[in-house]
Amino acid sequence: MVHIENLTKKYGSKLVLNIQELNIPKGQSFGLVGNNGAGKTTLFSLLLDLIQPSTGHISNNEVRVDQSEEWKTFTSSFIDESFLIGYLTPEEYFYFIGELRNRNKADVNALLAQYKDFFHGEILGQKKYLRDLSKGNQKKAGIVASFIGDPEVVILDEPFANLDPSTQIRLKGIIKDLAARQGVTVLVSSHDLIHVTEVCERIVVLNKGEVVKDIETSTETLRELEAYFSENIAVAAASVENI
Ligand SMILES: Nc1ncnc2c1ncn2[C@@H]1O[C@H](COP(=O)(O)OP(=O)(O)OP(=O)(O)O)[C@@H](O)[C@H]1O
Repeated sequence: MVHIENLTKKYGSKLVLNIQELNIPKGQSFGLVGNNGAGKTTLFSLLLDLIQPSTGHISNNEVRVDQSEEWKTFTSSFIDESFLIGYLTPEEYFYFIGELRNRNKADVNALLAQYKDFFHGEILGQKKYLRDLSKGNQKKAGIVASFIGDPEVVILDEPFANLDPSTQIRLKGIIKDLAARQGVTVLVSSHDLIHVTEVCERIVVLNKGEVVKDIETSTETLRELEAYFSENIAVAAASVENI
């Protein structure tokens, strides 16, 4: 579904992303982890054509994302609150996204009804603008908005951050269901190794812009990731001592 080839991104002389090749098949729940600055958001921003690659390209369902707008009909995303429109209520925003994706109010209402538990009574009917919702509730609205229009690819940047534990648990179920039962390709970045190993069938670790691990999730994965990140701390501490 998603094909990445010879992809690099430089800011000035600093190389922040360097991926030779990466393929994400249709219906895969794909987790991206890495420390701060590893390049996760950069990769998602390139996937969404929000920034231009320095070299290489990304194809989404055979469509070069930097050459055509076609991928936008089957791809959606929530990266951060800049995706929201602060002066709209959640309902107004959902219907607006529905119009963009050729879904009428009834279609949108039917979808929203499926997320009643996830909203936990804090999103719909509140007569509040999106800008006045808490960070977590803004995130809930943005995530559900990304499901409008039956997208084939959903990209979520740190979806678990700022959510309360009950909502995190609900979200894990939602993401698993999207990939396993509905065949949606779901790309998720997270700093939470437990959530990402529970939800994703494949996990890629980025370090300084490079893929350093590409793991099919198993019962050993959480331990493997924890060992990797602990080792990273030891290496960083040793290099500080040597200065
Ligand atoms: N507009 C920019 N100009 C210069 N450098 C940038 C710019 N955007 C990102 N970077 C750099 O690119 C690198 C990768 O950043 P990115 O935001 O992709 O990391 P990340 O893995 O998402 O980090 P985090 O976990 O902190 O969100 C960082 O070193 C960051 O400082």
